[in-house]
Amino acid sequence: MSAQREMKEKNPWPVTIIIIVIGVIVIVALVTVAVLQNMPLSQKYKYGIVLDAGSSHTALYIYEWPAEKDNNTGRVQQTHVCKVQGPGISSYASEPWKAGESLMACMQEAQQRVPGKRHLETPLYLGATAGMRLLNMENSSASDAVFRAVERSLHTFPFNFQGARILSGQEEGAFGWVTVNYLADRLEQGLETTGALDLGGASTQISFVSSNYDGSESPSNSVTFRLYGNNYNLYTNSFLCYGKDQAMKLLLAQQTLLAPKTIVDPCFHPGYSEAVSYSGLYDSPCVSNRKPQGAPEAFNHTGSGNFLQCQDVVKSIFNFTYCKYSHCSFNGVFQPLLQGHFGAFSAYYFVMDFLNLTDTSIPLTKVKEVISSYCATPWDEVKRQHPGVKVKYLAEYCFAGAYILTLLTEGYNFTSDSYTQIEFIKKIKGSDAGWTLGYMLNLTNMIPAEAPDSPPLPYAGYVSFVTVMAVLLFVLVIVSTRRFWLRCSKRPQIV
Ligand SMILES: O=c1ccn([C@@H]2O[C@H](COP(=O)(O)OP(=O)(O)O)[C@@H](O)[C@H]2O)c(=O)[nH]1
Repeated sequence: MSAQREMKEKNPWPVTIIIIVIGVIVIVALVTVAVLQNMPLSQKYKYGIVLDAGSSHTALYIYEWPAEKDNNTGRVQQTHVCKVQGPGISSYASEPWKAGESLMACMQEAQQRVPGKRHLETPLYLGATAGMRLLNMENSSASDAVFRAVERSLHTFPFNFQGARILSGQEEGAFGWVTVNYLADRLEQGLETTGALDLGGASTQISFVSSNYDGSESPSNSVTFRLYGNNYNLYTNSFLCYGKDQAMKLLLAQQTLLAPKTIVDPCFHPGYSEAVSYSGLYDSPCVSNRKPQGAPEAFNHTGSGNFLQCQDVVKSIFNFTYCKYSHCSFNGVFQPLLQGHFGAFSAYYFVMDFLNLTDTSIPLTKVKEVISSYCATPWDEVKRQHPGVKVKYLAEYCFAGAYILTLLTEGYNFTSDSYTQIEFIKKIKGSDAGWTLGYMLNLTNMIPAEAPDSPPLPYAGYVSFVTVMAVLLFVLVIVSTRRFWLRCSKRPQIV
């Protein structure tokens, strides 16, 4: 019996399925390894603490940023703010140890908030502004004693304390500008920058970039930066004594010259009446040279609530006429032409927010009407209408509204058009507008002079690219080996 040869077609599917399964496993493994290898590391954060020792109060800010990405724009965020109880540190000139003590509660809070393993590496800064500038001018040994007391307190905490110092007005203005533009992501993207208007208790700052200003006229107002590969020539000026509280002292001092015993102040509400001691009014170098001869112990401060008259008195604390430059703001200070948008923060915001005037599309005539109506409201009624607001602030918002309007329009020369370019702000993306963030970014070198190199593809793009390439490779292998497998499957087999 002849052997029966049976021709059988070999079934190709088992082999094909095995190849596909192996191929899929290889692709999944390849993509997984690539993805894991390049995945951003689990977020670890670094921290920085800045104490803003202002004239009226001190605030502690904690900032946080991803440990791996120090240089990325907009990555540093404020995570916590603690308002120190009591007045600003300059008020403790006669009992400096209390200045140190006043910071303890907020510092203990910071110790709780910053993870323990980061304490030693967390930089801690204290920057003092115009309140301490004035105390230093008036009594430098008292200001030194206050600094020694706060340094002693801050050294007792486990942070990397970098010292306490007075910022110059120029630094205060420039760092406020850096903060606003950093938070709005304008620096890394090289966008047109936003100007910064800061109104504190003892000084006020204006900072902006103007194409009319190259620093040659009044070079003392120029600050140059190179940030993310762009050069900035910033105009900045700080007016000492033109913060909200010191300007009010200037105004009162002006009025006591005419009526030393009783002032009928148009910037205070009708029915307002308060005894004010002369020593309290003249304790600041802003006004001490104006003390009237043979002044009594105290004077009676009463209100008449007349906005138009208030504007006139407010104007009298400015000198709008003297100017040796091409353009001036006031008091003979150079200022280039205004340009672009402005962010107005600190007391600008507090006051305009209280008066419901943060919307700058409201015409200036209407703004005046609103302030005028607030000023004319009897003092008892004001207190009844706003039971939750500190009485000291309530009494001052009429003056403060008139002062802000005069400062912006007659001082800095904002017109009814350019006024609409101002935005009254408190926070940007959750972080307070103010000099503290810019100060820390500068001291920790967190804004590079040159634009950082960025990977050619973002992470998601990279993952998609690896996946597509792996699939393509697999298809190519299948196609190129297809003939071989077909040939194998068609070769006759002898069983
Ligand atoms: O709700 C508030 C908080 C503060 N202020 C005033 O705003 C000004 C600036 O306050 P800040 O503490 O920011 O200034 P600094 O003390 O830093 O100069 C001071 O005159 C405060 O009296 C205000 O009018 N309303």
